[in-house]
Amino acid sequence: MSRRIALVPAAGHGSRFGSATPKQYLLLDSRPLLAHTLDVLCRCASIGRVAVVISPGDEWFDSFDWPQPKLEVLRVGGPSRAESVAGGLAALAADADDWVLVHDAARCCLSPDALQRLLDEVGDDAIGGLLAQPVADTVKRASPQGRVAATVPRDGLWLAQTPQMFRAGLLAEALQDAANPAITDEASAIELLGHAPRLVEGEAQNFKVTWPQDLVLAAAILAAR
Ligand SMILES: Nc1ccn([C@@H]2O[C@H](COP(=O)(O)OP(=O)(O)OP(=O)(O)O)[C@@H](O)[C@H]2O)c(=O)n1
Ligand SMILES: C[C@](O)(CO)[C@H](O)COP(=O)(O)O
Repeated sequence: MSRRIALVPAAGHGSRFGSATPKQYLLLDSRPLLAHTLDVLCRCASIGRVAVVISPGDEWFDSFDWPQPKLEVLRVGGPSRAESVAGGLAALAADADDWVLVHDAARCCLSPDALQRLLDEVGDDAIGGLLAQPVADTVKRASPQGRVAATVPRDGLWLAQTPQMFRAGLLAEALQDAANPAITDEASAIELLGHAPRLVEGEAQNFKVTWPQDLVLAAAILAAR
């Protein structure tokens, strides 16, 4: 029987965030941001394993307590997100038909409801799928001069979130060339194989902490739960 495994890439440097400590280790309510991300995955009864990918040179992880019982630590992070995911996937030694849910460490406000919606709607889909949100605003393409070059029709445009869930065998095949810069999420790797992942409605609160101001919003969301 196929299992569900969560894989959390957490080997980034947070260059846009700009802090000396990588953003996944910044404190939110006295705990590292990453701990909040792992909570929702570890508490999901139908996810059997939760593995976090950190950089081989990570100097922060061991300075915190990680009480989550399902947690495995894979020190195989790579130079890009896709390479970290590919390294983690190889280290998991999952069966080819196991489901792997890849979830950004930096998306610490994923709700149990959105996670369950993904699991339910992807179900036994032949390809797999991802949380995403339809674009709500008018979209502009910028010129190099910082002026509007065009208004882009937003029909059919969605913003990809995570988790993104695919069978381990298909995902490993898709990530064989993980260094390809066109692979910015798991779905894009699957698309390069010619498949069409399923879009499942995500939620605004499942944003990726990217800039310093995002931390304030994440703290407010987590405090309200
Ligand atoms: N080499 C990398 C790069 C990113 N990530 C992870 O991928 C997720 C999404 O990436 P992003 O938010 O872009 O994080 P960073 O790469 O850390 O940020 P930045 O692009 O601003 O440097 C994060 O949880 C990050 O830790 C990773 O595991 N390995
Ligand atoms: C995978 C992702 O979260 C989808 O929105 C996102 O692409 C990761 O961030 P990055 O800046 O592209 O690494």
